[in-house]
Amino acid sequence: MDLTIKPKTNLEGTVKVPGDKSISHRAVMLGSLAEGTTEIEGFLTGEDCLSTVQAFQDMGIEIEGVGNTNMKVHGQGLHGLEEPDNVLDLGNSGTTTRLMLGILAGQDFYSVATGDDSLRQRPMARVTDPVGDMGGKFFGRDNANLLPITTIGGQDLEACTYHSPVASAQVKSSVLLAGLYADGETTVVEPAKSRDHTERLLDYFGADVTVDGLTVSVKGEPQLKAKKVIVPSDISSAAFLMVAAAITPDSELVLENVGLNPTRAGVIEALEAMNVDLELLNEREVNGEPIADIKVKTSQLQSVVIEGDIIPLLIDEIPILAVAASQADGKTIIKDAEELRVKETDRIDAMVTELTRLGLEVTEREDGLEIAGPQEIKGGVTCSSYDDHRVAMSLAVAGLIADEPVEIEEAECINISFPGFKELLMDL
Ligand SMILES: O=C(O)C1=C[C@@H](OP(=O)(O)O)[C@@H](O)[C@H](O)C1
Ligand SMILES: C=C(OP(=O)(O)O)C(=O)O
Repeated sequence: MDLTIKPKTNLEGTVKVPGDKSISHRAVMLGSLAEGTTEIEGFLTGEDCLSTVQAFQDMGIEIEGVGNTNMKVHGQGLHGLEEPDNVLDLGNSGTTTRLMLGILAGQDFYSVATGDDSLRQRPMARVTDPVGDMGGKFFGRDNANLLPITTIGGQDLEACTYHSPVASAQVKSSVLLAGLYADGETTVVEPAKSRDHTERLLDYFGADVTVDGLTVSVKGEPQLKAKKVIVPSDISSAAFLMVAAAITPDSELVLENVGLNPTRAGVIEALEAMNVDLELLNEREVNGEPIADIKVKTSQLQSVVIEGDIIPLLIDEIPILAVAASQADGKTIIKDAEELRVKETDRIDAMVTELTRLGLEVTEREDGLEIAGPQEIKGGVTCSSYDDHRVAMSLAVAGLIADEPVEIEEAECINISFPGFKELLMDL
């Protein structure tokens, strides 16, 4: 499906973007490994989270309400999963795969996981190496780096202390989830803080978790108890609308109920540094996660340097921040973001290529990009989404202020994380 975006002004309204992808995945995973029925409210029905749901159904977990935002997961306890009778297809979802490999290592059965063309090219050794060192047994192409990956269960896992070379919540979570099946306490030390939903939810479900700065530990063999999980709106999805409101003339949007976990909220800090007129309203807390409504108005943007420890706190928002940067006064530099090269596509290459196609001057860096603004977006071209949801939505937002309509190819990938994006954008 191609998506055509026509220039727009005056974006106005109060909207609620879909549920948080990271929390939705983890709610199904921990709900499945807990004893009892976990109710989930506000679940993201995007394709990535449905891949997680399908995988747990394939391992014998009964889940009610699939396809709806309210679901019930009938957990079978830490050792209650069953051997899947076919290959687990994890679609496009890196999070599902990496977290799942940690869980699968601790099972007593055989499994094979695979995914789509993009996922089969993404590096998995970052989890199969450390979980392999704990005793997990994996086989796959390139030394268990590339899907399909077979996990031979029935191994005794040993607790470990793992110093991760990369600030990745997926790596941290995979090792911690394998640690649930190990004797003793498993510890992960990160080079910089990454999103902490796994540790928060593990604690909420009753595991013995300790966090000390960049060090997180969990004790093996906990008794996880079913809980009700209320999922806030996804700040990563909200970011597209925040930037849309900031760069289109005469706009004012209120985004309701957005998760503002400090390990996710780097985009707020970055947009504030860019002089975006942004207000947090009605700040509150829901199951241990801070949330608020966010009001954003058309703004005179200023350039910014985004680097260092903030990068993991806004990693998925960098494509849309690049669009914002094109309208900011001065030169914006985004660096230390080489992780973007191993996402659904190489997001540095994709954004530089497509923003250039739209008529902008952008300089590619090995670890990011530089863009001097404000620049006119000419549009009148067809862009590739690279089948990457965040690239597609970033280009759509750029199209709102282009001189001529912008066409985006293969825009159906937006359903990975933000079902209803197109309709929402059209209705504003
Ligand atoms: O743990 C998670 O839910 C996620 C972690 C991040 O990936 P990395 O752990 O690879 O940085 C992020 O990019 C992804 O969208 C979701
Ligand atoms: C990188 C992303 O997800 P995943 O790694 O789960 O595929 C994303 O949603 O931007």
